[in-house]
Amino acid sequence: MDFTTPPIEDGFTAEKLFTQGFSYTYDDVIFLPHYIDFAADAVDLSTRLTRRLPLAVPFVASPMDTVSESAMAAAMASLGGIAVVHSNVPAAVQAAILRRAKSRRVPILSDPAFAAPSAVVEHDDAFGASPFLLVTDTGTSVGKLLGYVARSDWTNQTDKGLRVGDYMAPPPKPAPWNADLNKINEIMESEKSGAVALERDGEVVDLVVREEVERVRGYPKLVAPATVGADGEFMVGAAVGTREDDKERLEHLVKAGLNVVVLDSSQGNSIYQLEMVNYVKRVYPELDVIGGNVVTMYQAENLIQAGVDGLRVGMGSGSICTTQEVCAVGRGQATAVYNVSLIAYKSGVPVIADGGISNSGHIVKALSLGASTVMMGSFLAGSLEAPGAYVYQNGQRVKKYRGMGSLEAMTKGSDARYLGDTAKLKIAQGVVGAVKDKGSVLNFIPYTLQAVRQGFQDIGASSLQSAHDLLRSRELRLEVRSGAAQVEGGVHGLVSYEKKYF
Ligand SMILES: NC(=O)C1=CN([C@@H]2O[C@H](COP(=O)(O)OP(=O)(O)OC[C@H]3O[C@@H](n4cnc5c(N)ncnc54)[C@H](O)[C@@H]3O)[C@@H](O)[C@H]2O)C=CC1
Ligand SMILES: O=c1[nH]c(=O)c2[nH+]cn([C@@H]3O[C@H](COP(=O)(O)O)[C@@H](O)[C@H]3O)c2[nH]1
Ligand SMILES: [K+]
Repeated sequence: MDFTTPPIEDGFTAEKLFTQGFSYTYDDVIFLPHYIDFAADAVDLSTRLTRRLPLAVPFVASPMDTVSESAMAAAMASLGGIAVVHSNVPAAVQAAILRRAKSRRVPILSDPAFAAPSAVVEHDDAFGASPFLLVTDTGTSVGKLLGYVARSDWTNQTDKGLRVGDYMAPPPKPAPWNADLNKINEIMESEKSGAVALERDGEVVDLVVREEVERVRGYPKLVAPATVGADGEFMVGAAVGTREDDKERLEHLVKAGLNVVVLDSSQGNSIYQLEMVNYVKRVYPELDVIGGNVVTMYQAENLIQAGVDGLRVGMGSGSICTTQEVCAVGRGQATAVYNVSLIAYKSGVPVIADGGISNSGHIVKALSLGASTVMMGSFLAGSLEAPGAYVYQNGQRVKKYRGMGSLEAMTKGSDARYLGDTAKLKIAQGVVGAVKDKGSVLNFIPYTLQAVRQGFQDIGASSLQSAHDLLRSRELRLEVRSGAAQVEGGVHGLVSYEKKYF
């Protein structure tokens, strides 16, 4: 490693800045521009999530019940990133969420309900949240597809006493489960059909309609390769806790095709987590395990010694987090990412900068300070792919977003795990809130990536590896921004303005 300094000294090295006794976060610091000798489009952001899991795009969706379920997992994988499915549901449900995301190769999911042709549907409950009822000979997903009923067709059906077999539409043309958008489009064109049925090994996976194909084709064209395993399925991660029953949960998840497990805790340096890391490494040697959360070198070192393949960094930095207020523990996220990355790098363990990302500049900072990926909750929670429906709040279209340590989330499912079975006093470490409608991640993630590439170009980093090299060779220069400098760095002095990023 070359530790020579650049010819003209200006600004500070990260090493100097982060050892002054201050806890800094992304907004506190600013990078000095360097030298550009490549195009922004040429910046390569490919990375690793863990020791053995490469990603084309350094973005990870948080294991939270208002962020990561099937639709988010399929979308993030199709973009070249990944999602970690939350564990605030029974193990079988979490495994089913995982399976659903991995059962197709397009970020289109309708989560269809099934019925036999003899079924009589008197209430729209039979559709669940799906726009379709798929009619098979068995009435389940395993069987021969005989036809389908769109929710609107059912609504328009005046005689609700009829059997669905009497008014269903004919079965759409089949397509293999792993057909991509082009292939699906081709089948629709050649068959002059408005829908195709994805099928796999005698099982009906889903119904894909033309409007959905057109919607997705209208987003920026994906250039990064999707996150796909050797079996051709999207890669998906999942969170588990560190209690005895989490071992059984993990077994369900592994059977469902889990690609990476996250041990989900706010303070990962615990006897419980070290034991769980040992257990996972012993029982599932092929499965990469991400430990955390950590914010110090000591915490990180203990988990690295235990054998983790990735580290999740951040304590109290999340937008919904109240941990620092409630427990007086945590660290400014920029300082945490820099310090943990410093030690993790020596063992070849990639770092995930988790929480506190609210714009593309924060992503540039996290990655340039040593992280290999960023994990995001609030940044993704307002998307179409996040669980839950949009509602209107003060005239704004929003989606619910809540901390996994909020009273509401704890009461919903993680209660025993979060508080201990005998705990009587509930202390929340998170809040329930709402975030603005951001449209599809398939639309705004490509723009975000381009903004990150432009930041990398400014600091002279043509790849993530080169950003890390600049950090370690002390060529990356930064400074702390004063309060006034932060104001200056934002929009200021205008009577009114509209902020649009793309
Ligand atoms: N990143 C952050 O800053 C924070 C994140 N969160 C999120 O909230 C959720 C819950 O986090 P935590 O409360 O840290 O969950 P946790 O499950 O790690 O800890 C909850 C409590 O259970 C105890 N515990 C864990 N395993 C045990 C075992 N085997 N035997 C006995 N006791 C055991 C822990 O020591 C702790 O007191 C997670 O989704 C986490 O990501 C919560 C707070 C902060
Ligand atoms: O203190 C906390 N109380 C909570 O209830 C909570 N829920 C999630 N998390 C963590 O926040 C991260 C997401 O943060 P952002 O919304 O800023 O992306 C997530 O990835 C988690 O690390 C919590 N932290
Ligand atoms: K916070």
